[in-house]
Amino acid sequence: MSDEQPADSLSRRRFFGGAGSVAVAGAGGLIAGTGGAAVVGGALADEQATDPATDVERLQATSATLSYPYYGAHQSGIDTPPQDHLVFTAFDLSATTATELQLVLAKWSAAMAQMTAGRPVGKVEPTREHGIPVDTGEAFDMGTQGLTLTLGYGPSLFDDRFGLAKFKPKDFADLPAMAGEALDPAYTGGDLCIQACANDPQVAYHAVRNLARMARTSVKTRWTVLGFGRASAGPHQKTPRNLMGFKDGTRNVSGEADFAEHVWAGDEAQQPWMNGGSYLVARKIHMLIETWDEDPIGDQQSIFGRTKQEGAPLSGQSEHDVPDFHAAVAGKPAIAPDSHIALVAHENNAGTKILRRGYNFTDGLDSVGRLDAGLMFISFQKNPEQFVSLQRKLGSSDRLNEYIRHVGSGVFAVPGGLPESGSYYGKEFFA
Ligand SMILES: C=CC1=C(C)c2cc3[nH]c(cc4nc(cc5[nH]c(cc1n2)c(C)c5CCC(=O)O)C(CCC(=O)O)=C4C)c(C)c3C=C
Ligand SMILES: [Fe+2]
Repeated sequence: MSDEQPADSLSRRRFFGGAGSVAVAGAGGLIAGTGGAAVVGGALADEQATDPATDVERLQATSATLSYPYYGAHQSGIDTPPQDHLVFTAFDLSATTATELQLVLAKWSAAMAQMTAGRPVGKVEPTREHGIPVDTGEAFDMGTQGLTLTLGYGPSLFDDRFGLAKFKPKDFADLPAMAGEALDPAYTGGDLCIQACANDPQVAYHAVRNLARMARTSVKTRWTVLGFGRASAGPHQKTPRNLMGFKDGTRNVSGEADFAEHVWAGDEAQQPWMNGGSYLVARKIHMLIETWDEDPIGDQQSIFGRTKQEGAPLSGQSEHDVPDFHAAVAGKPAIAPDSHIALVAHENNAGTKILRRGYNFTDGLDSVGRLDAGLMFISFQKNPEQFVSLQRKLGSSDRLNEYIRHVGSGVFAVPGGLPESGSYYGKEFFA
């Protein structure tokens, strides 16, 4: 990491004219993911290391230099193989003019380019003794760690404050109230959101902290969730487990054709800036873990429609067996029709699919000493209606509802990626 090209020291003209340039850190092996090529330093898999100390050093180096392209047709952090950690933050704008908003988006675009390339957003150690560090410094020397930063706009951004109503995507609105919710306004909504994902939590936290700090006169943090142990799998990734102990992400959207059909927005948004974008739905879902932990295994498995250890559908043997929703055992459906997977499988929903990219979270203990933890559910889809139609079914019929509460919610329009250095998010709003 070097501290050249500080984002904050870019002139106002430079902010509006260019979002800084990215030099992708590291060189070496190339990992092919759905989300384009990731560059890593060192070719760990190719070389045989015998000394454990050397292995640790090599692993650290690999992680430190893993990076994903910042410029491209789509923002990274959507089809990027899920990293290990999440910091999700929704912001409210305290800005009162369109120019202030423009400055925030231009500054953020430049800073996001810097940080995803492993650089600080300004001087960590100013030369003048009374100089205030521009970058807070906690990610200095930590490298890229696969950091992706994904920006979204809430429906409220397009109200009458900034004159952006004509840029609102068709039918973009807050999610409707749905059965089984207990939403807390403290974890709901937001004018903007940033999804920061990285293989090191400090790198993700640093990114959001510095974005918030550089815009502190114009944005206020509304809510934030720290996620760990990704609860979804990308291609070639081992399926992780959620805090209920079940493999999560086994049957997820994958492959370019699926992304094109279900995830990437196109002309239907009737806004050119949404081409190649998507809609992010965030649901902070609290789990009643102590109650779940006392539920017998047979019931747990029947609730999800899958086995706990292997993650196999109850109609099959192995995790990746295709569920057979018509299979019967002793005259009864092998997968209960009100099980979680039966309710939301694309076979039973006119082909509807969503990309799940959630994380486990914990906030410690609640006010009466119970575990305060659950799933920070995040999904991407080309139309929020895909999520709504599935959640309506879950909200009314899912047997899992006895053990979960949706406490937070937000929907955000995620613009397509920036084409090149010189562009910034929202540029088309202010032409
Ligand atoms: C509205 C969308 C969904 C919400 C909300 C949701 C919450 C939720 N899910 C789990 C755990 C599992 N979900 C699984 C599969 C699955 N879930 C959804 C959608 C929502 N889940 C879909 C579309 C699917 C895929 C169904 C299929 O095609 O088979 C699974 C099984 C493994 C897997 O395929 O990922 C688990 C386990 C929890 C704990 C939860 C809320 C806390
Ligand atoms: Fe699910």
